[in-house]
Amino acid sequence: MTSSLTVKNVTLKFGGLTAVNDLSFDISPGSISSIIGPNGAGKTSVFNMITGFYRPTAGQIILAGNQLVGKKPSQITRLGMARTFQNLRLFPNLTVLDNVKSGMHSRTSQTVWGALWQTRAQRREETFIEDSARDCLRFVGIEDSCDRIAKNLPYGAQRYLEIARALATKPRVLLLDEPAAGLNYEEKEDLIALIKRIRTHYELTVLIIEHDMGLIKKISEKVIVLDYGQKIAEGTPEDVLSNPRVVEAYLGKEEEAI
Ligand SMILES: Nc1ncnc2c1ncn2[C@@H]1O[C@H](COP(=O)(O)OP(=O)(O)OP(=O)(O)O)[C@@H](O)[C@H]1O
Repeated sequence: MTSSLTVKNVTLKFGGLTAVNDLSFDISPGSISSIIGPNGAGKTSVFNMITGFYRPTAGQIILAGNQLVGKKPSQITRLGMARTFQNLRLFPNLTVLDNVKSGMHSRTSQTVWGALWQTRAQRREETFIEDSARDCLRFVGIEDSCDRIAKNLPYGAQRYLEIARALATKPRVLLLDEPAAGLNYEEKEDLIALIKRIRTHYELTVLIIEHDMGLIKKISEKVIVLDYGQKIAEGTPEDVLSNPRVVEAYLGKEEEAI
């Protein structure tokens, strides 16, 4: 089910540091949008506020009419938000299938007692969880690896596993934090195709943080650019990437790095 996401006048301070400054944007239902910006611009902080890991110092975040500020991450997951992380956060010693199932308990009534004392209804629920997890793994193309230990998968497959785990929570909005990091050209092309298929098949809204400009151009309908926690541009990839302020934000950082 697609859903809109609104970030309104959001500020995030860490002591004297303003990581995000009066940020507003709208993401329309069913769209694929990207947040870009130099290192430290505040991109991951935005994801952390949307998912309830950080509480904004000020502002509102609204998902399909629901105010997210003040809610716990688990409540926000139940409202339909799912994410992947910049640095993979899998359970490395669990199987691929168990990694996906672990993401699903937020939407089932399964408890520890239930798992031990299985009634027929609970067994039905367990079958449902397993079937849904396999569906997500099949969709991203790694169902054959179901029984492998997660840490033994090639890096690209581990990234797909994270996406499958996010999909298993049946989100309305999927947040992908640098999904192409560490992938080669062909793997990036496959990832672009997969994200497009996910949007259509699961009827999702997708928001991506990415540094790879090639991927951003190929996939985003809208790009939001942050620099020092502020939005400095918003628009189509072509408009934004030719915007002198955006070019300066990136080149300025490169000069600093030199
Ligand atoms: N938990 C925290 N405590 C203190 N400062 C933080 C915390 N999280 C982020 N920051 C600071 O907030 C600013 C924005 O960081 P953030 O990680 O959101 O940037 P980013 O755009 O995602 O960077 P990158 O592209 O390098 O991942 C940085 O100055 C960072 O040091």
